[in-house]
Amino acid sequence: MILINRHMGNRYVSFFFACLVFFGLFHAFYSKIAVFVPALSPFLFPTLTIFLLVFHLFIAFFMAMKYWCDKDRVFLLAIAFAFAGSAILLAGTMSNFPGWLNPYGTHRINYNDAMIFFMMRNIMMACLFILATVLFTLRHYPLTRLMYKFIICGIFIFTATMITLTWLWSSHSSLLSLDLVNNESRQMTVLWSQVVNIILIVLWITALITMLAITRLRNLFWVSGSFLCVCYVITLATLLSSDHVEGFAWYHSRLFETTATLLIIFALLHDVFSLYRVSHLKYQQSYQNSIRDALTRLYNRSYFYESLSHSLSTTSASKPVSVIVSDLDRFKRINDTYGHLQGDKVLQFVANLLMDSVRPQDIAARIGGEEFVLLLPNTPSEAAKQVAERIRLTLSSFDRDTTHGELPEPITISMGIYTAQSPTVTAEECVERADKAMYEAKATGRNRVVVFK
Ligand SMILES: Nc1nc2c(ncn2[C@@H]2O[C@H](COP(=O)(O)OP(=O)(O)OP(=O)(O)O)[C@@H](O)[C@H]2O)c(=O)[nH]1
Repeated sequence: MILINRHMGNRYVSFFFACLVFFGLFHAFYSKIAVFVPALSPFLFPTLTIFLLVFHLFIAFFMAMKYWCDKDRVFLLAIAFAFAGSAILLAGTMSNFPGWLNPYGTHRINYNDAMIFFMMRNIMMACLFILATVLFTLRHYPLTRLMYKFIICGIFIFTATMITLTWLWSSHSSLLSLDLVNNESRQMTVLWSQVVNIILIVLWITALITMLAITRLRNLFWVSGSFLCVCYVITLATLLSSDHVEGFAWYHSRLFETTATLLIIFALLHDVFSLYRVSHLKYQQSYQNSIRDALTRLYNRSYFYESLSHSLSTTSASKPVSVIVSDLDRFKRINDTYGHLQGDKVLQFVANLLMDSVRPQDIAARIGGEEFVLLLPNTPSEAAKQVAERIRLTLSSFDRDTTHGELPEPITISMGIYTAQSPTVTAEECVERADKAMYEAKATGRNRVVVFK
């Protein structure tokens, strides 16, 4: 318990230390480039806003798709709505910069509306982040369909209300009005600097504390989410120190937000990459399980027949395919004397020997209890016989001592070979003929190799 607490403590310390380093470096970098900002200012703010809009839209879609995968993790939907709502409000912000592509234009920027959109976006995102974090605690509780519908409707109504309120408060509607910036003097009002800004900072600090306490920075996604909260707190604190909307603080804050959003995108891409890696690995494992025999890890019967049919389709006299069917001699006695488990060990030993005795392009398979088969493409009968003889002699040379007990006593094997030289012969016929040769080996005294004539 103490160890876990210490580990978590270390995580928090590392997180805040990383934030400190990041913001320190960022501040130093920004101070260096700030001298160029006035020249770029007609473009910079709206351009960063467009970037942010695209990033937020991307995150919203990604989160919604992630939720769609299992429809269990409803907290993802709260995050999706936070970013989708933010993207809509960012589009609204852009409507207050009508001449951003034309720096010499006379279009007037509506700073007050841009500020209202900014305020509502922050309230909406912070609230949905807090909700998402609380919903995260419910991920292991089975929620009823009604509860799911209730939560989703609640999130939707909240987001829609925030967007509608923003529209009503902005100059698009004359029903309500809110003065955060004086559009003539471009000074921020007392309402902004002494009430709204402070409320927003408190909201983001609440979101940050909730996230840190509940998610305990368990993965990169929550680390980047917490980092975004810190970014908003610092952004708002920077704006607190500024009384003029065209000051550096405004650009500073947007650059901060864009960078923090990029970190979330990085976390999501990392997520996708890890998911791809895990699922690819699982696919590989299940594919291998579907083509291999569970006991010996040799290829199974169906894979062998499939490969043999494939090889036979290109067979010719100059490109013959050899099949070797092998059967352990008096294996029943091994089972009866030493038990089934020891019998299994013998099968595994023989399987390893077969695998080690053939080329990478050859196929060693187990097609029955103690019946093994080798598929040797591009191998004439004489070469196949040499392979079989080598395996037979090697196997018979082992005993209990040289195998550290894997073989309880020396074992022998009988082998039959058939070599196909034309594609007219089927896989079943090949095995049948090699099998016949193997039975001839059994009938003529076992522990020998017979080639089908
Ligand atoms: N341990 C173990 N035994 C198996 C497995 N599959 C089949 N067997 C056993 O393999 C033995 C096969 O014996 P048989 O084919 O009758 O003949 P044999 O004793 O090998 O004698 P010959 O083939 O005539 O030399 C049987 O006792 C089966 O129970 C398995 O997966 N594990």
